[in-house]
Amino acid sequence: MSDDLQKALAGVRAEIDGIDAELLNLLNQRARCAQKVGEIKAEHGEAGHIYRPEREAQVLRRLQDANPGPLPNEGITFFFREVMSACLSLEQPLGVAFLGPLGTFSESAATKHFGHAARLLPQASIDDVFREVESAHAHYAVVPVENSTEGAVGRTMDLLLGSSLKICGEVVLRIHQNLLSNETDLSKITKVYSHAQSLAQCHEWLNRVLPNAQRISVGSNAQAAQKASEEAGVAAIAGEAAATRYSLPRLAENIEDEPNNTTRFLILGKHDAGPSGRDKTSLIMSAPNRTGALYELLLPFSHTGVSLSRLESRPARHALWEYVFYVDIDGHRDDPTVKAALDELAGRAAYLKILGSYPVAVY
Ligand SMILES: O=C(O)C(=O)C[C@]1(C(=O)O)C=C[C@@H](O)C=C1
Repeated sequence: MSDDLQKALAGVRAEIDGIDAELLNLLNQRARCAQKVGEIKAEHGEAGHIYRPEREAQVLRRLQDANPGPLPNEGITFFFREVMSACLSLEQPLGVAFLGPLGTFSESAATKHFGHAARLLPQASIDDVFREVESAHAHYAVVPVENSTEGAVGRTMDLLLGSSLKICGEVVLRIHQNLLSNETDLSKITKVYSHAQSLAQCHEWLNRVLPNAQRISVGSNAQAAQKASEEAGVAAIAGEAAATRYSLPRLAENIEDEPNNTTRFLILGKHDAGPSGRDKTSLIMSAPNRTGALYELLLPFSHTGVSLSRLESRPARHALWEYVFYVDIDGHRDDPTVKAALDELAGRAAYLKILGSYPVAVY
């Protein structure tokens, strides 16, 4: 390094050192405030209810609105999520169950939402993820609920119907699929392993690039990556987390057919969330089995001006050709208009279950 360069860098680096020292002080000051918040919650009998998704969403939105740059909002959000994750873990270390093994998109969603201080508890099935929280072995669950290409995740929807858990948050994850293999030449690939949904998301790419490779569906993308790391002539379709976990090179990147491929995950716990200012409410309803019944179930929303952001039907398992409807509406169940819509709906629906109100995902 030339003397000039060294001198020029030394000045700015000294400035950075000073700022880091200030940041360190401020971060620890913030952590002490979070500890105090924890003590106050405990004094008020809320020791088991430390995580507050509505407050976290408000903090992140406020910082995004105030961000003067040059750091992008995405980076600010990532950083402050980690700060809150570390502060929260001083109040109460959180256990978060998700569909394992490590290396799945569910792991990425869990880390994106709860940060790196949370204890990750990978489970063998979505049923087990629900059970871990219901039996209090984990504080929260992260479960996939819909993909922009493949639609609803049926098992999650069915389990929501019978579970006592509440939805307290959502995470939206852009899904980038990669072809991972130790092979360096596409012509050597004879088998492609992945989860059925991921194979479907890359269907056209596989037809075009690897038309003769056998497609084999396995329990998870991470399991597929493990196979690709052990066998010759094998590739896996999986995300970043699996590539890192199994040290697999990417033979092709971003191979999903739909460039906006996105999965929405729900956060489940024993409570839903308080109002954050920008919220959603999810519910399940069923109509009496007669003409015009669904239309009548939708009337309370138009009467009150409450918007529906999602309407999905699933077979009601107890009766042939009867359906339950999964609905997401804008607003919190404590908002007066939402409350009025839900009160009217309760009088019309054959069955109504409020799954919870929670902050709209902060990106
Ligand atoms: O404000 C609170 O209730 C806190 O516990 C503090 C804090 C934070 O670090 O800002 C940490 C965890 C909660 O989920 C929300 C916010």
